Amino acid sequence: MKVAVIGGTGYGGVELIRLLAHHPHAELSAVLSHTQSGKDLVEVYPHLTGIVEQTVHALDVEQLAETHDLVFLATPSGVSKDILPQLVEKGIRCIDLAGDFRLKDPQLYPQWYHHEPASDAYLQKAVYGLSEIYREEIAQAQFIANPGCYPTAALLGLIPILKAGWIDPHTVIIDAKSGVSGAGRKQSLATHFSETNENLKVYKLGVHQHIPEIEQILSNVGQQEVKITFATHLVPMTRGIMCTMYVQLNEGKTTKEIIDLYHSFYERDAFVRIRPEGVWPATKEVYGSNYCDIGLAHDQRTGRLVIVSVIDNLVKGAAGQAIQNMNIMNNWDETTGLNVLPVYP
Ligand SMILES: NC(=O)C1=CN([C@@H]2O[C@H](COP(=O)(O)OP(=O)(O)OC[C@H]3O[C@@H](n4cnc5c(N)ncnc54)[C@H](OP(=O)(O)O)[C@@H]3O)[C@@H](O)[C@H]2O)C=CC1
Ligand SMILES: CC(=O)N[C@@H](CCC(=O)OP(=O)(O)O)C(=O)O
Repeated sequence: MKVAVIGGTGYGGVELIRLLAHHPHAELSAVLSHTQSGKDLVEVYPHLTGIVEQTVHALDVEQLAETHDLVFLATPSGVSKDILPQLVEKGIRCIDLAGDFRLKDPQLYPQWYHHEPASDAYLQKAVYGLSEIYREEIAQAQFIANPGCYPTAALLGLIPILKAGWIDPHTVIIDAKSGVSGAGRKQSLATHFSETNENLKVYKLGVHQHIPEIEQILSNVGQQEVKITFATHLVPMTRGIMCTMYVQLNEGKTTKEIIDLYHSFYERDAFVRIRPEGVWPATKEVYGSNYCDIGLAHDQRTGRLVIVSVIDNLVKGAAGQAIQNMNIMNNWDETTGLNVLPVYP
């Protein structure tokens, strides 16, 4: 199957290119960008020398649609909302790594993303690509809104206990931390070396664009309106997200019962690993891989459950989950091309 990556010169795009190189059924046949057309991809990314030989092209929707079966869009927020519908109308399946189609309510876009929404018909038609939770819908989808990096870690950690009805859904606090690659390759003051090195910063507190995304899915799963407290931090490391989450338990479950619940919830899911009691996951334990690792403990003194969920933001939080969704859409084994061990140390 021929696939293309729009935004292939960015971090999400180059991670797609890395994973596609291991994929037996998908062939990368075009890489597109905004400002770098005409260059060889190896000029932009010399580590691909002798492995991926591609010239970077500018977007030509007609040509792309004629020669490709599926297109990944790894473009900044607000770009895919205009491009994806043109491709879908030509019968091309698409997977969008940006947030342009994740929210169902168009009115949320000006407030949280500071741009106009995609057309309402497309917002309603989009399938949210949280692979483990929406597998059946993904299998039938024409296009996928791939989840945000923080929402992937937070939702996989929260959904089993919320669905079981064991927590008070009005008490969710998500303390989230990300490596700097989460902000993409483009230069910015916030991600400048001397601003991030030996520093720990809170950012977008109360205004982060992933708040409505997480609330939309939790409300849907919990069948009542859920509001969260969400605090994002930038950590001086390249890859990785950790969400440490606190929720009030409404039943006296032990840590063992909660861990058993998570094991049975994710028993068919190759990419979600639950730590035993007393063991907590670390970002390095999923580095470069598509795993989401989760640790749990009931703090008996306060009645609160602590959930720790880690992912690699560029893999399970972006390109890896996008490939997982491509596999589901094509009825291929979900792990195809994703059987890479975490890089450790
Ligand atoms: N980084 C991460 O961990 C995650 C990112 N995402 C989302 O994925 C998307 C890509 O992020 P990321 O890779 O980090 O971003 P980068 O800034 O690293 O890359 C953006 C890419 O988009 C291209 N681009 C920019 N504008 C246009 C345009 N108008 N038309 C076509 N291509 C364009 C850029 O091309 P050029 O090089 O020419 O400028 C570049 O290839 C974003 O929406 C982001 O929110 C989602 C989950 C995690
Ligand atoms: C560290 C860092 O800056 N991370 C980004 C992640 C953005 C992202 O990938 O989200 P969307 O796809 O929803 O735009 C942020 O917090 O905004």
